[in-house]
Order: sequence, then structure tokens, then C-alpha cells
Amino acid sequence: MALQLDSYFKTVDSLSGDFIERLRKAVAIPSISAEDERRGDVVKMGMFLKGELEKLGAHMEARPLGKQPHKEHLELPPAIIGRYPAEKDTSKRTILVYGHYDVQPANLSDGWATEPFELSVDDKDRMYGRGSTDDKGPVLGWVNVIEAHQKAGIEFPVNLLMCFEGMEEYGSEGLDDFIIKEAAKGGFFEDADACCISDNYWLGTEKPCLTYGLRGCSYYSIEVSGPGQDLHSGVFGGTAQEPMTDLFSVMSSLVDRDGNILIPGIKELVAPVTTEEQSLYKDIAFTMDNLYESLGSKTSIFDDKENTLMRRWRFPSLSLHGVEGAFSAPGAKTVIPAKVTGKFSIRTVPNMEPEDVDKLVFKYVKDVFDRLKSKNTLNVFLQHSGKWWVASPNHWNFTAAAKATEHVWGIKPDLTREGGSIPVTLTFEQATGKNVLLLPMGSSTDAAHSINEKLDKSNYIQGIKTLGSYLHYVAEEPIKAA
Ligand SMILES: C[C@H](N)C(=O)N[C@@H](Cc1c[nH]cn1)C(=O)O
Ligand SMILES: [Zn+2]
Ligand SMILES: [Zn+2]
Repeated sequence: MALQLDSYFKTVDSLSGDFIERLRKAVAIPSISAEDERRGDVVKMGMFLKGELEKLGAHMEARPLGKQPHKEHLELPPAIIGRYPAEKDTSKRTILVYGHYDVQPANLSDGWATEPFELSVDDKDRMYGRGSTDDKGPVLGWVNVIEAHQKAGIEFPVNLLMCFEGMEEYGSEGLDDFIIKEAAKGGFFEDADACCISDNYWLGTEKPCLTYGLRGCSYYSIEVSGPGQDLHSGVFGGTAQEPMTDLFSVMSSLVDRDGNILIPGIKELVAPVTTEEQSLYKDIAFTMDNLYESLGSKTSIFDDKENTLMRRWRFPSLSLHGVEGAFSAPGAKTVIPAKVTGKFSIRTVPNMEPEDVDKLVFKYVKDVFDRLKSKNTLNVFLQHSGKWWVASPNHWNFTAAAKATEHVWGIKPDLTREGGSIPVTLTFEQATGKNVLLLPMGSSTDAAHSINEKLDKSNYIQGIKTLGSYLHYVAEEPIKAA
């Protein structure tokens, strides 16, 4: 295998310019799942991906997922699924990989230094562009793995099943049922022996990691309305009860400045931390400077690594995201908005059941609003929720990834959990009954979801080597360890 991998690595290096061009084309498609008017671009991105894989001889299908819930005028973007090689080799293992081809919203006016949908490479080989790290770079990583094997003339070590979706950043609408159906007998994913997802990040910038846990995410909106239309604050200020004033009272009662969730009962849902677990944190390669670098400031809640990591991986958090309907443009418009919708989410951890969290949230928000004795009207909704996931890293799937990572990077990876959420991870695990591994490509400074998102060229190119090597090590892992 060593000789094959050497030749594979050389080919990846020689194709690096082509791989960056492929990423450039993908970043140029603004596949923003949260913006209805961009739905055509999301579909275009899915078709681009399908086309790239078809050119390499993969069997690909674009499977419709139906209408978007609560937005029946919109078709969900298709699940792009495929198999490589097109004909299954029954003597080889089958690995199911997942990624997403949609991205978060981005506008130059948000504060980007370069156009978000034009890949821009700086003098330190940092490749800026929306989706570069989340998740177009990693998704194209699999395409590049196939191409590099072909160009190097190396036999592909496994059967690769692919599942790429276009709604991950909007709660993976429609995908759970699809995965469950296709993982069942006779379905497209029936043969999977293990799953691999590349859609998260290293903890720092130097040391790679394998990830075995994710937080869940329950996303809520609070709608407050009163007046029949927006009002002039000079004429009506002081005479009308203002929806935004009520909304701010409610939203400011959810969490304090140190990140403590103020909703009664939430803390009690969290599994107690064991002493054994507590000792894991000190050995993780992470420093407060890693955090400050990613934050771009020193405004952390804690000053120590253990508490910081535990707050990210092991405890729930509540974040306020924004207010729809509020005046947010530059200038000084003197308006009283008639209806405002506040958005917040709770990142959940073991053993929080999403339905229990919903009940506590709804009751608390309504109680706080009732205490205001406002004449306005409040409604609170769950927008979407995905459950947390924690897996066993003692599986051949993780062993193979650890060997591949060490081979490429020359260092044993850390085993980490992730503060973010990939709700379908648990679905893949439960529907296939197989182990799921998270094998990240990007690093902590990539600024996913933020302005100036980037992927370092070295993480992209070495990441393609890691993904490819992982498939070779998977092929070698003894079956008995399954
Ligand atoms: C970790 C992954 N790359 C990601 O960004 N996931 C999103 C998923 C999500 C949840 N609600 C909406 N999108 C995240 O963690 O925010
Ligand atoms: Zn992602
Ligand atoms: Zn994301």
C-alpha cells in the first residue's frame, strides 16, 4: 500500500491547480439554502457536483425530496447520490460518504474583505470564499480523490457510496426520511459497511483530529405583533405598546452574559460529567490562543482550556441570532416595527430530548411574556431541530482514519467532539446500523458561517490525501474488529 499511496500523493500534488479550479467553480455558485430566491443556484450546485462525478465515470442520480415544509411553493433541492465505481466490487468494503453543497448566506456588505462568491487566494495560500471550508472543499475532496486515483492509475480501494444534500444549513429538510428509506433493504445505501462525514473543523491550526460527537441544535423563533402597520415613532412613540420592546424583554431573559441558560429545567436534562470524562480534556491539543485567534479577540467567557472545551462540547448553549422585521439598515429611520420575530437556538447535548427542551422553552417564553402584561401578541415556534450524537471511536472506521491522518500529517490525531451540529449523522448511524466517523478537512481559523470564510490550500490538498488514504486503510482493516 505504501507505494500506491506515494504515487497517489504525487498525483494529488500535481493536480492541485486543477483541484483549486474545481473549488473556484463551486464557490462561484451562490447555493444559499436559507434564501428562497437562491434555490435555483442550490440546484445548479447540485447538478455541477453530479456532472463532475459523472465525468469521472461514477453512477449518479439526483433524487427529488419533495416540497419544502411551510414553503410549499418551493421544491427542496435534490439529494445527489452516487456510486463509484459504477459497478459494485463485492470483494471490497463499501463506504458511504456524506456532505452538503449548500452554504450560509454571504454579502460583501457584511464585512467581507473579498467577494464572497469569488475564490480569492492570498499570499499565504489561504483560499477565501463562502463554502470553501463548509462544505464545498471537503465535498469536492471526494471528487478529487477519485480523479487522482484514475490519473495515478491506482485501483480504487473500496466501493464508494455518496450522499450530498442541499439543505444542511437549513436543518436538512427532507433528508431523514430519504436516508431511512435508502438504508433499508433494497435501498441505495443498503450495502454501506461504515460512514464518513467531512464537515467539521480541527480544534486548532496545527493538529488534525477525528471527531466522535456533535451537539444537537433546536432553533426557535418568537414572533411579537401589535399595531396593524409600522408606525411613526414621533407620532406614536409613548402611546402604542411596541412589539420590539416586548421582544427584547423576552430575549434578554433567555441567557446571561456568561452563557448561562436562564430557562428553568434545562440544566437538569444534561447528563452528569464523570471524573473519567473530565480527565480527557487536559490532553487535548488546544490553547486559549487557538480560541483567541478564531474569535479575533480575547472576549472569551472562560480563561482556561478545560472549561472552554466543556462549554463547547459537553454543555448546552443558547445563542441569539437576530430579529426579522426590525430596522437594520444604515441611517436613522424613526420607525416602530409592527411585527418582529426574534431568532435563537439551543445547542443540545446528552441526554437532552428535543421534545423536552421544546416544552421548557415554550412555557418559559410564554410565562416571561405574560409577566409583561403587554397588549401585544406573542407566538413561539420551533423552526427545526436535530439531535446530538456521540459515537464510539473504538471501531475499525476510526482506526483507519487515524492511520491515514498520521501517514499524511506525521502526527496522531486528537479525538474530539464538536460544538456544531450535523443532524443527519445520527440518522445515518441509526438507519444503516453502522459506525459513523467525522473526518474534518478545515481548521479552527476557517471562519465557517462568518465573514471571510476560508480553507487553507494545505488543508485542502493534504485533506484530499487524507480522505484517499483513509479509503486505503479502510480496505486493510481486519473485519473482526467491526
Ligand atoms: C458543523 C457543520 N458544518 C454546520 O455548520 N452545521 C450547522 C447545522 C445547522 C443546524 N441548524 C442549522 N444548520 C450548524 O452547526 O449550525
Ligand atoms: Zn457544514
Ligand atoms: Zn455550516
